[in-house]
Amino acid sequence: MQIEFYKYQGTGNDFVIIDNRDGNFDSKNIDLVSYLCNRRMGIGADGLMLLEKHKAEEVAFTMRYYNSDGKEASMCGNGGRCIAAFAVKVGAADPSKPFYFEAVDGMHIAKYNNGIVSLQMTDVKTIDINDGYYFLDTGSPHYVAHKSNIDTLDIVKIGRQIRHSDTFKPAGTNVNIVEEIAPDHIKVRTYERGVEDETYSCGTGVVASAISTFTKNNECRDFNIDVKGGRLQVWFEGDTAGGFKNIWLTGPATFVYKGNITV
Ligand SMILES: N[C@H](CCC[C@H](N)C(=O)O)C(=O)O
Repeated sequence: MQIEFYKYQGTGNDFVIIDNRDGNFDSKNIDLVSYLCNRRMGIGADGLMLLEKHKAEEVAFTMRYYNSDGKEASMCGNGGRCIAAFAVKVGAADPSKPFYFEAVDGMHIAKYNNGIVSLQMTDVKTIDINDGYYFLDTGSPHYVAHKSNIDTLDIVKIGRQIRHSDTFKPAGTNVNIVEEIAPDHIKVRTYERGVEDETYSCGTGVVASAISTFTKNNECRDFNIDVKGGRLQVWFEGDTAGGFKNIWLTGPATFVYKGNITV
């Protein structure tokens, strides 16, 4: 069987995207999804997304996200930005105005402008402040710690230990290490659950890192964020006591190539 796919990347977080509006993709097949994401035996990606029809006229599409382990997962911020760009490319969304799509964590608004996508993320009602780290859910669960000289750290070793620790069993967590460069400028490295490696960028992770930095410093709500794969912007409203809303993640969402694979 032939499967047509599109490869996208958002600041180095890369994805296989399949137009599944006809419903023909075998969406319960964990082995198929993990094969397609495999960087040696398949196409290679951090995750895979299906663009599917939505029952409501005013909603452009439904997004389904899978980690590269093949399992359907929680929300992917960079994936949301990339599937929004893909929807414009295949005519599933009108870029002349903001459009809605539904994902596992609810409805999102996307704005597309010449390869840059701004995505409204789900509200964050609470943030746990612990000894040496923050924990919050931005559509996916995130552990966030603030360190210096983070380029020297073994993120995979640190991330794997935390992700599999008893504290976060059984679901685990994504792990973000943040370095503060200026009040409105941070650098983030992320170990991603379900990829089980450091990724070049994690959208829900940089949102969690920005909100944690506000909680730590009570200063900025509008951040430039350096990640391995480039630069993202995050801004939001609210505060630690009342929760955070109107949270936006902005950055490039790039079409890499289109292909067919025989499975
Ligand atoms: N690996 C994450 C989902 C993808 C998050 C990341 N790729 C993003 O851009 O938000 C998890 O299982 O919680």
